[in-house]
Amino acid sequence: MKITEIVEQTVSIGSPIRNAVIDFSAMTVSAVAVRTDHVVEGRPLVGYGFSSNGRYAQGGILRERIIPRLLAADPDALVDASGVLDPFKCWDTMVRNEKPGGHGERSVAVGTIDMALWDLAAKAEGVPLYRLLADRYRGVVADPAVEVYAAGGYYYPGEQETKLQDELKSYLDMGFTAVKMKIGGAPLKDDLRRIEAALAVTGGGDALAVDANARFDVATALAYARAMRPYGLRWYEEPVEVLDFAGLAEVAAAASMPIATGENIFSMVDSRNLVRYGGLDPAQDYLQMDPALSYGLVEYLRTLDMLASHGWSARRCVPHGGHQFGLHLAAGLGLMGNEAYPKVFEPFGRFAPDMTLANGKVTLTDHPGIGYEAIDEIYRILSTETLS
Ligand SMILES: O=C([O-])CC(=O)C(=O)O
Ligand SMILES: [Mg+2]
Repeated sequence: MKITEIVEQTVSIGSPIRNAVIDFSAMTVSAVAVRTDHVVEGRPLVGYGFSSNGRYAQGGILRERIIPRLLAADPDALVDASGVLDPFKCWDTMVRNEKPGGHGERSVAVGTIDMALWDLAAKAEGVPLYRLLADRYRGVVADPAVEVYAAGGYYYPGEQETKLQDELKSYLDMGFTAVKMKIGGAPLKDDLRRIEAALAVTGGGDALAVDANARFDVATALAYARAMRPYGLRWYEEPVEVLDFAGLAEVAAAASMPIATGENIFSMVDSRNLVRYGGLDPAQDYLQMDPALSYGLVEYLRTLDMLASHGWSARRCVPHGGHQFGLHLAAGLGLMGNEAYPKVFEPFGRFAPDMTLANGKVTLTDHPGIGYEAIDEIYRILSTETLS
């Protein structure tokens, strides 16, 4: 199998919503197609990927560094023993001549191509990605029924609490049993009113997570933790600045509710610092590193090994990003579950029409690869017709 072409485009996922820190009016993703000369059922295989949500498209880094390195490499140096493109060998090529540390958003560019390479690897075997992962890696039994929660509850222009309630109720009606909403974009007293309105819909704190998107200083994070204590919430996400591990440790020690974080941690070594110094508890807290944002599944497998050596089970991992790739990782690597975006960041959060959602679990089907072909609204964007 040889790469014949890698096509990359920027796609808008802009919308009027905002979290505590950014609005999404100009949000974009990078979509890629890795085309090959490997013919299956009369057609050359193509792998598809996109850059998750939240860090904008990475076209510059893709076009100037990552894609040219792959295209310039000796094709024989990029394949495994069976002749199929090897995501690990491709990874080494993609990061050649990149200095350690810093990371910036090149990790997003690498993660985007990595997603397409895993799509290809599974398609070459004619199996859904989660089956390939379960067979090759962490020795878990594949479980296509993945626990998901509905992330939404953003701040909208002119928002009313009834609108928030209607949104969260619609998620429960779809079959989700847990939802997440934003905090930190309004004064504490207003956020408490919003949380109480949400609790009136969920019926209990264990079905409601809150996400501050790293907005708070430690004092504010602690004030929110104190005020939210009576609610028994599912988790308190990204309370403080992403790399302020000492600050996070202070909040985690005082919060008396689970902490969730990691969506803006982009490498195995930064994740190691998080679990070394962030004061998190492997018995109750959650890790949300998103492989598409953080150097791909090749790096995520290293992260899972590192976590295990620090006493963290993969069952504490719930990746950010609400994408199909995350669902396959959860199903094939024994993660606790995955985020879902039923109504935001359209269309990339969609499930395939033949996937069933009930009692908080969505069930993957047996489409080869990641299965973007089965979701019309996504495939129209990713497919070779629009990517030219
Ligand atoms: O608002 C965002 O950037 C998305 C986010 O934090 C999440 O999905 O947890
Ligand atoms: Mg978040």
